[in-house]
Amino acid sequence: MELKALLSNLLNYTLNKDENPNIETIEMDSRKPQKNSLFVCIEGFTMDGHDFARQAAENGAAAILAEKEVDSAGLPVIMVNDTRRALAILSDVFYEHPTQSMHLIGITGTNGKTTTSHLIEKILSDASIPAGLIGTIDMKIKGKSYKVANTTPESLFLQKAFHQMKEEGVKTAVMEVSSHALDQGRVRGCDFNIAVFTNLTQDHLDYHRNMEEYLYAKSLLFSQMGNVYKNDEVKAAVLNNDDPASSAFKRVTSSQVLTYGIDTASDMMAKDIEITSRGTVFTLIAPNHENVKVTLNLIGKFSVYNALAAASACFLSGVPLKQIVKSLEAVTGVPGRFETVDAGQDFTVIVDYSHTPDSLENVLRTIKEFAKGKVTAIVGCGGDRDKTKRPIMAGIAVQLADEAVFTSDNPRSEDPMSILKDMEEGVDADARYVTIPDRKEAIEYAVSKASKDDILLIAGKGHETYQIIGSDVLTFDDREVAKEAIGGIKK
Ligand SMILES: CC(=O)N[C@H]1[C@@H](OP(=O)(O)OP(=O)(O)OC[C@H]2O[C@@H](n3ccc(=O)[nH]c3=O)[C@H](O)[C@@H]2O)O[C@H](CO)[C@@H](O)[C@@H]1O[C@H](C)C(=O)N[C@@H](C)C(=O)N[C@H](CCC(=O)O)C(=O)O
Ligand SMILES: Nc1ncnc2c1ncn2[C@@H]1O[C@H](COP(=O)(O)OP(=O)(O)OP(=O)(O)O)[C@@H](O)[C@H]1O
Ligand SMILES: N[C@H](CCC[C@H](N)C(=O)O)C(=O)O
Ligand SMILES: [Mg+2]
Repeated sequence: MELKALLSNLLNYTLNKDENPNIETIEMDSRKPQKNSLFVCIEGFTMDGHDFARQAAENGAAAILAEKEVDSAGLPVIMVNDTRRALAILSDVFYEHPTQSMHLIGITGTNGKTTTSHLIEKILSDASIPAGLIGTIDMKIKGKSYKVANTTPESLFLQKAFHQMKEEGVKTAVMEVSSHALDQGRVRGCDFNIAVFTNLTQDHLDYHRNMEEYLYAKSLLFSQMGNVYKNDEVKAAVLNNDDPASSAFKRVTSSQVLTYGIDTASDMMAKDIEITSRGTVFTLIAPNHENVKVTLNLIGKFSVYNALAAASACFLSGVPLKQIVKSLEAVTGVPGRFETVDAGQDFTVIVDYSHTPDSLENVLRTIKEFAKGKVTAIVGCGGDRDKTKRPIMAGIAVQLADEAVFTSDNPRSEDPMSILKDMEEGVDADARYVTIPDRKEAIEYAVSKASKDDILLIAGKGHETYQIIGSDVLTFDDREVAKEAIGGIKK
């Protein structure tokens, strides 16, 4: 595509040379091959892409897009006010506006995005609507998995991914939309049909200054939905009526609203909920007042919320209610979400991605509802992340479990002992907990102390197959470590 054609949708820019090179790719990382690329300089949180313009030029870039002066080694420079915003606009143009002709479902909220997106993907594909998926665990196109660096990737990656989906014949996509992505404008240019809200509780207060700003970031998904109709399909915000944040989203969206809930009268509701150790049973009441009994293999009240959110999005996507229920009932689990580890032991081991106060509390309360033996919670908190959740999570673990084992999650650049100290601030010195900084040793300890019918919750890392200590990314999988530890005690 010629540079000037690529820039045609940008309102205000200056081009310092009357040149019009052919642009074959857009890049935002100077370390990637740049042959005939437009290199977009992004001022990041740790580096400034403007410092790498020369490197990009030396690697074959054909033009540079910047918001401040750069050393472009003589290449044409396009100057804009905001390169991140321009990147979203240009990526959408370059990849031929892929989401305008797609059915796009976005999910935001503190907890439940990955689970809900997997439920939606399952319902849609069972209904012969092949759906692409983008989220924390991976990106999936026609069943093939691709690695993603972020839960919600940068606009360039996203538009390219949607373009690839379309090339492969996938016209429906479901994606998690993180608050970081909304704040950084990664989803600008995405034309959502349906935007789903799960819930809002404390997280990411390292990034957002307070809960109001966190809520504001989340609200951007609903205020960015644009027109009320897209390709004759109605656009809709799917909101959790039991969560007070929904009232703010109702105000900012121009779309129609479909609510779901358990405790508050809503369009899609769950009634007569029974929670057992094997799953959840409830009656689903649809907006058209149709009633269906649902027997989920997923555990806990929070799983009912995720099922309601998924059912609402799929109902609006045209899947008949009975078919939705059949698919929900067939889901056995999502990797690392309340995943049980069975190595033939007589106690239960659950690996779960609870890394926020609310998710830890939900999961522990759910476990307590059916626990026959002692409940042990192995809990850590990530480094370089919201410090204020550390004492709260430790307090929840000590309050709800019979014994807590405090250990390391992903310490990243922080000293593991100082993270553990922050956690210990949340508990009394005489509380029932032990601190074992090495995660493998912590799991081995809990496994060695477990008796028949006890339950061990290994929280925080879920599907992760690594542990980040300093800048090292080491192989580590809670499920494998637990299996080995169980094997060890059986010998
Ligand atoms: C805090 C944050 O959001 N950081 C994101 C940000 O990184 P950054 O600002 O540090 O980037 P940077 O390293 O300073 O680089 C700036 C620019 O210089 C470029 N560069 C850099 C070095 C070089 O040699 N050459 C070069 O061109 C980079 O390619 C980039 O364009 O932009 C990057 C590219 O889009 C993201 O991958 C990165 O996410 C990091 C990995 C991250 O940890 N993000 C977390 C906080 C996050 O976004 N999490 C949410 C999920 C949260 C949840 O759901 O719970 C998510 O959506 O993943
Ligand atoms: N609807 C929910 N409400 C509260 N907690 C939930 C809910 N759904 C899942 N959880 C808990 O939160 C954990 C993370 O769930 P999930 O991965 O689906 O959320 P997420 O929003 O994608 O998280 P992340 O922001 O880290 O990607 C689960 O392991 C479970 O403990
Ligand atoms: N999306 C979350 C994941 C946290 C997972 C936990 N294991 C940690 O490393 O803190 C984050 O980046 O904050
Ligand atoms: Mg997720």
